Amino acid sequence: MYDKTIETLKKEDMNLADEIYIFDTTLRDGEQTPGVALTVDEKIQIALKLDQLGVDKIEVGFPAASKGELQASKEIRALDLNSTVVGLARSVKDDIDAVLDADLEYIHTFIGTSPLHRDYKLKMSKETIISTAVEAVEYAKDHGLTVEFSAEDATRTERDFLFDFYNEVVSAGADFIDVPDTVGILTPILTRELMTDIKENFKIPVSVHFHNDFGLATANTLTAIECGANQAHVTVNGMGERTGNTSLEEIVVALYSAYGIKLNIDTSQLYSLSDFVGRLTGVKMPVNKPIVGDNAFAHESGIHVHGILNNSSTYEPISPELVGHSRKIVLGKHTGANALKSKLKDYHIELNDEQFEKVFNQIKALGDRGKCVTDDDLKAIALTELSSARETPIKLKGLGLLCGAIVSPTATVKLEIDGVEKETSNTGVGPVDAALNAIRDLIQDTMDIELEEYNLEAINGGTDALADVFVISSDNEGNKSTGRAINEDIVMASILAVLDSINKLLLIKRTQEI
Ligand SMILES: CC(=O)SCCNC(=O)CCNC(=O)[C@H](O)C(C)(C)COP(=O)(O)OP(=O)(O)OC[C@H]1O[C@@H](n2cnc3c(N)ncnc32)[C@H](O)[C@@H]1OP(=O)(O)O
Repeated sequence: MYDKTIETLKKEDMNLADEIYIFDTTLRDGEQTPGVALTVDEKIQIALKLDQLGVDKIEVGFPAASKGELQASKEIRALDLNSTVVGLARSVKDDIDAVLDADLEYIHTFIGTSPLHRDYKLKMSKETIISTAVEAVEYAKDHGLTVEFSAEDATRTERDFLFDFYNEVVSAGADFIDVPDTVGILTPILTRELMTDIKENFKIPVSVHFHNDFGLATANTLTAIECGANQAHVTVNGMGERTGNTSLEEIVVALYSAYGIKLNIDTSQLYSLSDFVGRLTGVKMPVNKPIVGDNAFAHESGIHVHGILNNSSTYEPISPELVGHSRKIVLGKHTGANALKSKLKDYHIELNDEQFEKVFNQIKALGDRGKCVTDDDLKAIALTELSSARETPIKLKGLGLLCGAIVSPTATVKLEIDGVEKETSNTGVGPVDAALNAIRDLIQDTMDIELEEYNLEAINGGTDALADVFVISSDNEGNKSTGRAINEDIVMASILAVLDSINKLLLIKRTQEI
């Protein structure tokens, strides 16, 4: 074990708060993801799941924004959740009244403090900014609300003014001050400096609300927590304006596994919550999204899979079960024999050494062509290999095709039937049809077959995909049999699948005759 873990460093180097609160704003800032709009019912469903997960606070919306926002806030509040229900408001009386109308007890109110926000957006002097904020806090407090105050764009605000501002809202009664990094410009070292300064100067709980414009929201939030932040604003899947907010799942898991901090969160629900929110909002996570992405616990490289099969910790920092996810072994160009063996074992497919080699080589060859192999592909390839090993009365010995715009598609097929070679040609609407007609001619003395179903699927997509053909054939005595073959050539796959089914029918027929 690496001996300088955060656990051993934290006492001397960190200023961790006794308790760290998770303030989830998926339903407010998360919903501000461009293109996302949730119905009242969807908000309720997500709030219930967040409550089950165990977050401390759920910011359910902006009650003044619309009737639906007010209704959702009201209905979620009426659920009497364990999590505290929070509503957002500008420093405006009507907005605060909307939070009160929703019966909420906790308000998150804000005003821009940076020169950019003061001069270009609000067009207010520093004094007006402070007096507007103070009035809002006093009004909210007079109405019994717990108040969390955000200095919007705090990280681009002059430090002196920021501290004057926080001092005034704290004196007016704010219960929490929030530090938003509104356009995500912080880095860990800047966060450390800012947070240390804030914690030295303010004794009330401090919250951080960080954006992910440079991909640093999680790192910055963790740094703020190391420096004493009492609360982290987060969203499921890191949803939010532009590139999003600090991700709930990343913070919770990092605090647990790297810092040994166990919050009141049931981590085993993280993956299903992420999936649920992804489906309701239509915002799908990239496969490499930490913790909840499809590849978070997926392995392809032979060396990694070999390690994982012996001890999953070799290549996984946490177990997928911790977050309700699952491990996936993916086959492809980088696959090793151990991975393939383990997959085949999972599917109870036993191959001899020669068959194994052939399947292994096919997977590598597919990988070299830029493809990866799904579990279904593997099963099809392995089962085809198995069935091709059976003793077959009819064998394909040759195939010639003539196709084009001005000729009838013609196929010449050579078969060995019970040891005797026969060859014929026939035409059809296309090369597959022509080849199947030729086969029918060649076997007519042996048996009469009908092709009942023909199904062609491309494995892996692309013009160089493997063709996977599945057929059902019947004979004139009512016997039916399936056939399947995989080949790079559609005609070959079709012929081999049909011959597979014919061979099975022939074996059935001969067994019945004994
Ligand atoms: C940090 C954040 O993410 S803030 C939250 C952002 N979320 C949203 O904006 C979603 C919900 N918003 C809305 O539905 C609407 O913007 C509303 C209902 C809030 C306001 O709508 P409108 O009255 O039409 O104003 P509009 O959105 O065009 O402009 C915002 C107004 O609020 C003012 N304002 C912005 N922030 C604040 C604030 N914190 N305190 C007081 N006033 C503010 C602006 O100066 C502007 O005022 P103006 O119209 O007098 O110039």
